[in-house]
Amino acid sequence: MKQKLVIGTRGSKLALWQANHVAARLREHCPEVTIELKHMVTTGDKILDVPLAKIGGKGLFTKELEVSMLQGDIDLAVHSLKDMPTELPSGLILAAVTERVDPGDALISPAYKTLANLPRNARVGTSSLRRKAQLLNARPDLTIVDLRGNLDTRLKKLTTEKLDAILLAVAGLKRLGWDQQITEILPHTVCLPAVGQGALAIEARENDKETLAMLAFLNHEATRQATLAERAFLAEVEGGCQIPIGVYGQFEAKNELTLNAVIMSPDGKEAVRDRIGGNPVEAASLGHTLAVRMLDKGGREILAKLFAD
Ligand SMILES: NCc1[nH]cc(CCC(=O)O)c1CC(=O)O
Repeated sequence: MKQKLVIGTRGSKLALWQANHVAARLREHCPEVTIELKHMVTTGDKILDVPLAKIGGKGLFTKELEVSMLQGDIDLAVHSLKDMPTELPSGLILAAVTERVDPGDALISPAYKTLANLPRNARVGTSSLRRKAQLLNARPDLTIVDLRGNLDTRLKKLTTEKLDAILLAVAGLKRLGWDQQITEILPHTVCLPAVGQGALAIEARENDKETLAMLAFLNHEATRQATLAERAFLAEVEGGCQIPIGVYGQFEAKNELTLNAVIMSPDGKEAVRDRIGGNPVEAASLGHTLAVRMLDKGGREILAKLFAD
């Protein structure tokens, strides 16, 4: 067994919480190993004034960490699975996917509390096309305001930008202990989560068998299978994370994995919804099959229009 593992992490509060959380679990599981954190800056951290949808590109928050890992400067990286591209650079793999808690999206509206209670034309902040489309689908009258930055910046903008509500992932808010600000958790019928939302991804070198063995205990198999299906869905629809799709895999029974998904136009006016169920050993093919079916049912036209803009 290795004597030391170096975890690469971004410097945001959420990234640090996630890296420290994994570091603590590793220290507890293998007390004789030294666990070090190495702070790094990614492109996604540097460009804070441009809407994410406009920057495009894959792996905005992961690339610099991955280069370091391939060079051997760090042994593993901890990411929100949601921020991981569907294809990893060659030589790197998902060593583990941690148990998913709270996959949903939260509304924070100190004045109005719930989506249903927001007044006509209320100003709602979100930087995610997925959230924007689903909000507009449910409430076409709302004004969506772009909201970038780390979680703390976004929470501050609720006041400084005079917003009536903002939408954030429940998981991120809980990790930072800010979940008491949540006024409503949106049901999946209104807002389906992003691929992998709520789970952590542990990335490591494919040939680093020793590290992989040391990380294996962090893996939660049901979450890995559910998110494998979600990621296969995303890979078939398109690689990036900035398209208006929501998808959520969950176990109905031990051997029954169900995927619910939506593909929407950014204005929320057009929507294709569908679901599929099957054996989790075929997780990837479930995701793939559902994606093909939804593309055929109108999803392809929606995405073609999106990329033409
Ligand atoms: N896009 C940034 C990001 N990446 C992961 C999370 C939250 C944690 C998670 O979804 O696992 C967030 C914040 C948010 O979307 O509100």
